[in-house]
Amino acid sequence: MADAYVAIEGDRVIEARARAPGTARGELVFTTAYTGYEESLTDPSYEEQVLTFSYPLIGNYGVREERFESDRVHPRAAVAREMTDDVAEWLESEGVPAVDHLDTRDIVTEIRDEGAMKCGIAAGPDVTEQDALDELHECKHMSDHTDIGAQVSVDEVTVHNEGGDGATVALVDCGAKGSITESLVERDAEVHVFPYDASEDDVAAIDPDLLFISNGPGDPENFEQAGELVETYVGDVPLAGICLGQQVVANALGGETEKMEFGHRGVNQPVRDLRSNQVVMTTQNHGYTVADPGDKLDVTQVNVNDDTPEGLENDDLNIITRQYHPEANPGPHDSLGFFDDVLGMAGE
Ligand SMILES: NC(=O)CC[C@H](N)C(=O)O
Repeated sequence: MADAYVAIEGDRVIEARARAPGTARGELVFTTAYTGYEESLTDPSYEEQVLTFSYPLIGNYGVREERFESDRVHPRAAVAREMTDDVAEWLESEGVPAVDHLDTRDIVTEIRDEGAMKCGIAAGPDVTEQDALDELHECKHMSDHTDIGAQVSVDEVTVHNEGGDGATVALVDCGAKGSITESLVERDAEVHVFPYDASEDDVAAIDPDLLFISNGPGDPENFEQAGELVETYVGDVPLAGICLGQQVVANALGGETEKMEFGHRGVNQPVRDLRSNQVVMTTQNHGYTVADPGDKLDVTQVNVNDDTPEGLENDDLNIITRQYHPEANPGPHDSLGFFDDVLGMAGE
């Protein structure tokens, strides 16, 4: 007998098995990644989402803290065909509901046909279908989480590799994955991680060689202050961005973003560089995209599957952004050179 329920738009309820108890709601999305569940479940970009794994077995190599991208689990709930005890116990200890023993192919097909959608989850011995439906009916659209940055950002500036020989980087934390800071520190940068709503004065105080806007959850239009920093510094300081960072930079420089049908989430998204014609495999996790880069940014890389912009650049203004995750945690290492390129703009 079912002891868990997933309610999706249209009030359809899918029966499942409870693996970690509780109720939750969020935007239902899927990732096709077959590895990297530790990184995905701790990626702040998944805040306010319910993550479905299309790969059928999740947890087969355990749970190791050194793989975590932040200090907590960010999806509101996790859905898998089969989840190991290691992962279930971890999610339970974090208070994040999890379910398995349901047809995840069905859920993925539904999302592909209808787009990312609201969902409600109820798991545990005492829950009912109605509990899942109640959660669904309380669920907000992603764009209505207008202060989502506050849920994921640092509260105050933290400095990594103080006194490092390399560039001084102002990293605006809109929900940054830890491995972005690590990738910069490995290259000798001194990284100052700023809250998502840092002011121009805060950033000016460190006289940065590079302004870097991180990845993060939700709608990029809800990160206005980061956009203002981009407007302030463009032309004076080199700019870099990853994922939400690319979207924020584009919006600030006269471009536009829009919501995709079901987004790109996985570890084998092919990207073509339009200058070298080289194709690289990338890790991705996004539901918005740059619809119009504006007139300051050139689209230099595109997704091979759907032609959406994967890289924006301006050689004169020293701007490089990527829609995918070059820090590659999890994922193929094809695009790690991004960090050398952006630090190169900063004079390293
Ligand atoms: N990984 C990210 O930075 C995600 C960016 C944005 N929240 C999106 O879904 O498109």
